[in-house]
Amino acid sequence: MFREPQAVAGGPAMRERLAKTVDAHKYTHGHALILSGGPAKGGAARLAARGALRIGAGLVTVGCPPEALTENAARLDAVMLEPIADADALAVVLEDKRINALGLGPGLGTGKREAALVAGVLGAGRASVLDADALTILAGKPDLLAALHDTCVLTPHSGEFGRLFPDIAEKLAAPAAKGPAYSKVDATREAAKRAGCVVLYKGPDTVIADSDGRCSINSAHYERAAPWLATAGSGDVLSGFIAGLLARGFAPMQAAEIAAWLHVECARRFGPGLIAEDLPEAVPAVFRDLGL
Ligand SMILES: NC(=O)C1=CN([C@@H]2O[C@H](COP(=O)(O)OP(=O)(O)OC[C@H]3O[C@@H](n4cnc5c(N)ncnc54)[C@H](O)[C@@H]3O)[C@@H](O)[C@H]2O)[C@@H](O)CC1
Ligand SMILES: Nc1ncnc2c1ncn2[C@@H]1O[C@H](COP(=O)(O)OP(=O)(O)O)[C@@H](O)[C@H]1O
Repeated sequence: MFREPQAVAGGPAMRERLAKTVDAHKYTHGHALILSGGPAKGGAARLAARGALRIGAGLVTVGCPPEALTENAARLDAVMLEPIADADALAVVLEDKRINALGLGPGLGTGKREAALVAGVLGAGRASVLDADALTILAGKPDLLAALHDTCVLTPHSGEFGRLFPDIAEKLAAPAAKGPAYSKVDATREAAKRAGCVVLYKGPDTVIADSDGRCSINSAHYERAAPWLATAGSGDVLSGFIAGLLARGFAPMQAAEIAAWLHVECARRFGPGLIAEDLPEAVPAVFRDLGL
């Protein structure tokens, strides 16, 4: 089944869900935990965390190695901070069942600690977005790939997609000998079916699919062109948007579709000169334009 994301994103049903009810409190809107890498590597996770908070998660915590606490404390205020040395420490933090969405990958690193964190996150079975280094860790690890579940969202760019699904990427890159050609829609649907979760394949034409074959395209072409999104860290913010929407209770497919749509809207609202930091700061204006 193929559907236009604009019919979902930007429509009255989305606006109604994104609005906050007057009698809610912060825990009503969920708690997202974003895992960070070590010292001097925390920028990407902080961008994601800021995105999660601006999109409306009630609470957002960055979990970082103890040696990166000082750096992160100097850079975070509304976003909370928790030392998470390793997978055991993560398990203790996740005893708090109010943490209902997890995000990891941006600036995470790809060593043993990080691979154990990916395993810990997947084992927790909570709504999770896996991006950047988490995808590199997943690539070629059948045990971790098998642990993906239907509340996971994978957000590869084409380099990461090629690492995760090399055979599918090869089919996509091959010149068509006869039509119809194998498309990015076909590739993303096949990847989502194999992974057993939502796959959001980034680019100016972002394709989002779930394991049941539902699929949509978030096009940033023509009047929705947003070339300023091709800037370091913009994908990290997108993963934070998804984590924030998961925390707010959106289903994974819907969270991915709405985040991708809002991401482009934020870039268009800010316009030329955009850097990743500007994306979360553009959310309030986009929400106001939507009448929230
Ligand atoms: N401010 C920050 O702290 C930032 C940190 N970042 C972190 O830096 C680490 C490496 O991220 P990279 O994205 O460079 O990943 P990788 O280094 O894993 O992959 C980049 C490689 O893939 C290739 N590639 C193919 N198609 C591509 C596409 N469509 N977009 C991007 N690269 C493509 C590139 O040519 C490049 O060689 C991640 O942990 C990431 O989160 C980046 O997100 C940038 C901003
Ligand atoms: N030319 C473009 N037009 C529209 N969106 C783009 C363009 N180039 C990149 N993007 C978007 O910007 C984001 C880049 O993410 P990513 O490649 O992961 O970068 P980073 O790792 O630096 O955050 C993705 O959401 C992608 O869809």
